[in-house]
Amino acid sequence: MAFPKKKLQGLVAATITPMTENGEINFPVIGQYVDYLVKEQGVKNIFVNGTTGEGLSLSISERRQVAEEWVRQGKNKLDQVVIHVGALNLKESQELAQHAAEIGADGIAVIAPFFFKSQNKDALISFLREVAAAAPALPFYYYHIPSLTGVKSKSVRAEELLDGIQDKIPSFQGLKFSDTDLLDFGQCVDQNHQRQFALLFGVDEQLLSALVLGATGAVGSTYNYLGKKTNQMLEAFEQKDLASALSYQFRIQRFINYVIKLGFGVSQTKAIMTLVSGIPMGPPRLPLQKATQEFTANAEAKLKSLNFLSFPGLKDGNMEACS
Ligand SMILES: CC(=O)N[C@H](C=O)[C@@H](O)[C@H](O)[C@H](O)CO
Ligand SMILES: CC(=O)C(=O)O
Repeated sequence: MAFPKKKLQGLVAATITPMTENGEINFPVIGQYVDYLVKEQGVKNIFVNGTTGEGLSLSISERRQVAEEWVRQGKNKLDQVVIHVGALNLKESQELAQHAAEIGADGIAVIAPFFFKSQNKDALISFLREVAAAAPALPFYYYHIPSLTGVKSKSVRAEELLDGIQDKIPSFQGLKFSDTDLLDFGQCVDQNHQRQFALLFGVDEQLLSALVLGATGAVGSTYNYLGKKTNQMLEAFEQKDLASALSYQFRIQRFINYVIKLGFGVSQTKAIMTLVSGIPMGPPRLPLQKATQEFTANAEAKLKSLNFLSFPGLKDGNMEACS
């Protein structure tokens, strides 16, 4: 099957779903959010309704509306909008896949179902194939995140799943790999001879290692607010300036390592993004709980000490305008 679309590459922000204090989706800020990603972070691809977007905590109707709004607001501004349509049941996943096609999304991604879990790759591929078939013209990405789905990376290795996958899923276009098993990831790259697939890495604090192995891009939560810094790392890497790339990666690691120790997840991502972008992301939805004020204060201090908090409208290195 021919896919005229250009390959998904570079940074992809896993979007947050902004919410009001009452826990409803805050649709009106999505337009601003798109502008922020493009102008302030240099990020032009998004991954909607995934982990960071609390996709699995939204109703099907909300997921449809959120997808529609990102596609609408991203028109002529974003390069690609990928919608995560994974669900615990095939029917809902297919409905969301078909909907993504109808609204003109650029791709769909699916996680492994995680209540009844697939015991081997063939069961998983059969599920993925049925979802993909509901939107056969849309590029399809498998979203590998064993730490959250509980589908053990030992029973379903991405590298094995990839082998001959296009025979089974003709619209298969790549992988979002959110795991620290770099042997598995490396072997995905190794067999991608024709470079036909987008192999997107999803552990932001280890991105440089994945680039060395041949990642073609990255999807992550931190690209919402560290997109610009991470793009600098990508540029240094492309220019084969490994020393600078490493220094960017270490600075990013210092921040992520710090917040991981404090307890880091989607709630904390919402708090950090609110702080850095000035756009209110609101609280997460239950069962997640809002980040504490103490967390936010500590994260802010760390961002400042690493010089990661620039004020909107002020360019890096133009801080004298503040005084
Ligand atoms: C588990 C999870 O949410 N992973 C995200 C993407 O897959 C990452 O972007 C992490 O948030 C990031 O690497 C920080 O650990
Ligand atoms: C990080 C990511 O890709 C997600 O939130 O789904």
